[in-house]
Amino acid sequence: MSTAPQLVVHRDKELMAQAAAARLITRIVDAQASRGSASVVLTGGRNGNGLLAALAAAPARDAVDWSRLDLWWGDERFLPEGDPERNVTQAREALLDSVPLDPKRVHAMPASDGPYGTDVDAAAAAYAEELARAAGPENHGPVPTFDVLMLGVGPDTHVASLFPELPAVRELDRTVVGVHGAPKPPPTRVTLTLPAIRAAREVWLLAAGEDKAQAAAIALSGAGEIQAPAAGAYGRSRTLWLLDAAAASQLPRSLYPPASA
Ligand SMILES: O=C(O)[C@H](O)[C@@H](O)[C@H](O)[C@H](O)COP(=O)(O)O
Repeated sequence: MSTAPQLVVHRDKELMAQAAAARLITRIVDAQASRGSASVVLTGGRNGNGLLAALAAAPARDAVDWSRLDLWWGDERFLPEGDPERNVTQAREALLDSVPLDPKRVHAMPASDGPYGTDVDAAAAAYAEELARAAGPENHGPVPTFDVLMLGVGPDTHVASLFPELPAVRELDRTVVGVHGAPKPPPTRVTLTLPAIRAAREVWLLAAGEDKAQAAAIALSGAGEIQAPAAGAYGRSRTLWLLDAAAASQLPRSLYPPASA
């Protein structure tokens, strides 16, 4: 069942990153207090990395027990290990290298020079198996119930590597697929599918800048998920759009500012 999106609009992207980092710390600490550990799905892009950098700079980061945190990725550019364009490389630089994570709990997506070589479909299947192994009986299917899953939003409304009209966004059975011919380079990628995204308790969509205004307006105005993948990204208990004022500038007035304002 889809949860109606809630919108939080910040003055600018720096404030958005800081507020989202504070929100993420709270969610992780709360999940660790109630369930013993937390699981978070990271996203690439400027906003995802900006949030990680803000988290690295936040004094409250020490409230997190980093050894009891599972990190997963929503998508990955299928490139060699250590490539600066890989989402995991950028996340390591922004935050992961500076906190005491348990390496066994850092679930990077396979690289193109890893055990599956250049077979992106085999790499995707292996990541699906890794997710299935991590899912327990209390979960709702072959993926863990992630506490927070974050997604950047592209100007074309793509999320993860689910691009409008491409086969990956139509996938309803598998939880992870290989992407061939993505319109944004590199063309070969690994991505969670919409059913895997929708297993998360909370899905947060991050959008900042004028070039995201149209995408946000389309996705939040009832568009279909095949044409506007961001419209199909929602969480089991919460769907949160975190925007800056520029990205919110084309939203219908019924959504923002709120009708009661
Ligand atoms: O895999 C990629 O090519 C990007 O990471 C991409 O999916 C990104 O997440 C969005 O386009 C949002 O980007 P920004 O956060 O940079 O606006």
